[in-house]
Amino acid sequence: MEKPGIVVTGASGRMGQMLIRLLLDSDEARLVGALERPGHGWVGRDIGEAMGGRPAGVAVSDDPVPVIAAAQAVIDFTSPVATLAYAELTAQARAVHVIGTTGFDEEDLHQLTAAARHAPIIRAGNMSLGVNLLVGLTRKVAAALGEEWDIEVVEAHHRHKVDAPSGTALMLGEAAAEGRGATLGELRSPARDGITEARSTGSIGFAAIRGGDIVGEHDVIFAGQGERLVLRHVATDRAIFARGAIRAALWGQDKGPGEYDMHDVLGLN
Ligand SMILES: NC(=O)c1ccc[n+]([C@@H]2O[C@H](COP(=O)([O-])OP(=O)(O)OC[C@H]3O[C@@H](n4cnc5c(N)ncnc54)[C@H](O)[C@@H]3O)[C@@H](O)[C@H]2O)c1
Ligand SMILES: O=C(O)C1=N[C@H](C(=O)O)CCC1
Repeated sequence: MEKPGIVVTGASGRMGQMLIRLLLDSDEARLVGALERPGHGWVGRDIGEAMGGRPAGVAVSDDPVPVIAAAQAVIDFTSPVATLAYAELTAQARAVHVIGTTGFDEEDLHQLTAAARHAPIIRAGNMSLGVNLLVGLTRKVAAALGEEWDIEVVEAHHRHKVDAPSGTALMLGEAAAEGRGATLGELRSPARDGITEARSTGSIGFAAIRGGDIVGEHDVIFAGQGERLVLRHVATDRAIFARGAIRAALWGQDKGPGEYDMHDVLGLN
C-alpha cells in the first residue's frame, strides 16, 4: 500500500521545518506538498534546498487548492487565520487536518467544528506524549484536592511566541477545571497586572514567561497551606510535537469526519 501523502503548511516555520525533516526521513508517510503564505521568499523553491539541504523534489507553493487535492493529510502549524482557511480547503478535499496551531477564539473553534462535519480534524494545543499524560494527571490531582488548594499554571516559551496563555496551559487549565467538575470559563482567573484583588477561592490562574529559545515548559502548581504540589513538563526538542502530529495524520487515515484530539490518537481516553 502506498504511504499516505502529507502536506505541511507554514513550511519555513520552526514547526514546519521540523516536520519536513522528519517526513523526508519517514518510512510511513511521504511529503507531497509544502505551503507558505503568498509573498514568502521560499515560494517556488525546492523545500529541501530552501532548508539548506539536498533537493526534496517538492516545491514550496502558495496555491493550496491543487496541493491539498493531492494529499491524504495536511499538518498545519501556522496561525489561526491561516488554519481556518486551510480547514475549509482540507474539508473540501476530504483529507485529514492535523492542527497544532494555537490561539483560537470561540468563534474560530465553531468554524473548525463546522469543517469537521466533512473530514476528520485532529487538534491539540500540544502534540507530545508527555503533556497529554500530564493533562490526565492534572485532572486527577485537581479532583483529589479541595478548592482550598489554589491552582496556578505557569508556562515559559521562546521570545517569538505570540499567543498567551499557551495552548498547552489552556489544556492543563481545562483539565484542572474538569477535575473540579467545572469548565475553565467558570474558574479562570482574570489576568493580574497592577493592584488587583486577592485571589478568589477555587479559581485557576495563568502566568506566562517569554524569552530566548525556550521550547516549552509548563508547571501546574497546587498550592495548599504548608505544602505545595507541582506537576511539570519540560520540552527540550520540537521533534516531540512533530512526531505526535505525524502519528496523528497516520492515525486519522481510516477515521470518519469529526473532531479528535491527541488523547484519541494515543489511546489515553
Ligand atoms: N500543538 C503543538 O504541539 C504545538 C507545538 C509547537 C507550536 N505550536 C503552535 O504552532 C504555531 C506555529 O508555531 P511556529 O513556532 O512553527 O511558528 P513560526 O512563526 O515559526 O511558523 C509559522 C509559519 O506559518 C507561516 N504562515 C503564515 N500564514 C500562512 C499561510 N496562510 N499559509 C502557509 N503558511 C503560513 C509563516 O510564514 C511561518 O513560516 C503556533 O500557533 C504555535 O503555538 C503548537
Ligand atoms: O512554540 C510554541 O509556540 C509552542 N506552542 C504550543 C502551545 O501554545 O502550548 C506547544 C508548545 C510550543
